[in-house]
Amino acid sequence: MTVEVRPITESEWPAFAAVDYETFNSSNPPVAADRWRELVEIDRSLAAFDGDVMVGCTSVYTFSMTVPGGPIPVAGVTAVGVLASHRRRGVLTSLMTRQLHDLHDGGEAVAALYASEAGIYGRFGYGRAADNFFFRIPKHGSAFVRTAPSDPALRLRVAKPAEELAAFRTVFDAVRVSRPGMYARSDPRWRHEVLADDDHDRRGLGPLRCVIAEDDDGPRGYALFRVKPGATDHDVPDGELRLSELFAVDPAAYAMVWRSVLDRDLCSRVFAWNRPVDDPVIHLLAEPRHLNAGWVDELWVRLVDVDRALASRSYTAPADLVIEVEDQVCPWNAGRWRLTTDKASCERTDDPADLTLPVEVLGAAYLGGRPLTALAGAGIVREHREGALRELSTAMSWDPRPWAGLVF
Ligand SMILES: CC(=O)SCCNC(=O)CCNC(=O)[C@H](O)C(C)(C)COP(=O)(O)OP(=O)(O)OC[C@H]1O[C@@H](n2cnc3c(N)ncnc32)[C@H](O)[C@@H]1OP(=O)(O)O
Repeated sequence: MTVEVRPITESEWPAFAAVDYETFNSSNPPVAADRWRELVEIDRSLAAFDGDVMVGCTSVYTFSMTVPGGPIPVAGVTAVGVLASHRRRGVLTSLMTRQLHDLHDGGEAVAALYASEAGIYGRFGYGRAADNFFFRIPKHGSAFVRTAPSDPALRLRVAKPAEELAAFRTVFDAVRVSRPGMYARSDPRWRHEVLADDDHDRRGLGPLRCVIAEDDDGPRGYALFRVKPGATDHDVPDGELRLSELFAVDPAAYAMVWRSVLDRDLCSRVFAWNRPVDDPVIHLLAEPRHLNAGWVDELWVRLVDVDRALASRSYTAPADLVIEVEDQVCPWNAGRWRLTTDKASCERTDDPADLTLPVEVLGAAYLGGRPLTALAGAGIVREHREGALRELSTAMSWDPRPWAGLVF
């Protein structure tokens, strides 16, 4: 089989969307395709062709994503799919290889994605960089600690989400620049991904609702959620609040919005399926054991160009060491690099290596949430100079922990 991989044209958009929907087993109505078209960048979309049949697809969103130190340009890889007729014959490999070469030839130094399955992207040099924390907390276990902050200037407002984009933006944009992994949202992303609310988006739940915490100067926090109404056989209200997102710019607003969510009338529990692992709500709860929490992988990160990427972030502590990088997919990264964190410089060197690691380890550690010491414990990093592992692990760690918060 000979497969050609090339960028698509505007006229090939319907075929591209059809391949994506088929491979994701989606039942997306035409309205969803029209919305998605507003997000997709045709000139950054690749397809694989067997003759004139499109059999695979992928695209890139041009993101400004926060990394340790602030926002940088990041390629948001998305819409990866290969038709069942052509799976496991190397089509994905061709798409990923072409995409990474294109990025190296003039694109972002860093790529990030959400993986449908955790086993797919390690072979292409992506590392598991962020985790998604989820929990289902019963109302009866949700009391706050005595020290929970409050501010008499704050008041809560119930509003219609579709009318509050400006308020959400104010809060979100203040928060996103300090947490690695969070990315700026375009207008279409707000409208079509965050605030979309037709029958298709509700998926059997109630409409999108919101509460906003504000004072005389404006909004300081908000929550977006849906409620799944319910009752027991004895007619005791038993609804579930499903939290879509919750952000606040300060602790008092944060506590107020959470309290409103947890106290929602006629609901007996809250399901938060998409939170950062260091969510401060853990410390607001008097009995955090009631969280019933779990976590799964969230963002996967790939250093397209090791030198540009490592020079684009800040570091927690000084480090000056030589890293030997293994990278079969992007051979321009392979070899030894001297990283000097106080200058944030990364340059080729012939000096002996202090550490040897595969490029996906640097991707996993890039956003600051994956200690290299833990990865070394799993045998993935090799230390040649005593102390080098801890030096790099400390330098690359960052607070707060990484999290993107919105699937792309
Ligand atoms: C960012 C995103 O969009 S994530 C979404 C990914 N897409 C989906 O989940 C949609 C449904 N799945 C698919 O479309 C396809 O099965 C894909 C895209 C996951 C894989 O495409 P294929 O063309 O079959 O992959 P390809 O043949 O290039 O496989 C390359 C290697 O990856 C492995 N691989 C492929 N898919 C998977 C998987 N789901 N889990 C583990 N390994 C996988 C193959 O076994 C192969 O391994 P090898 O090199 O050791 O032989």
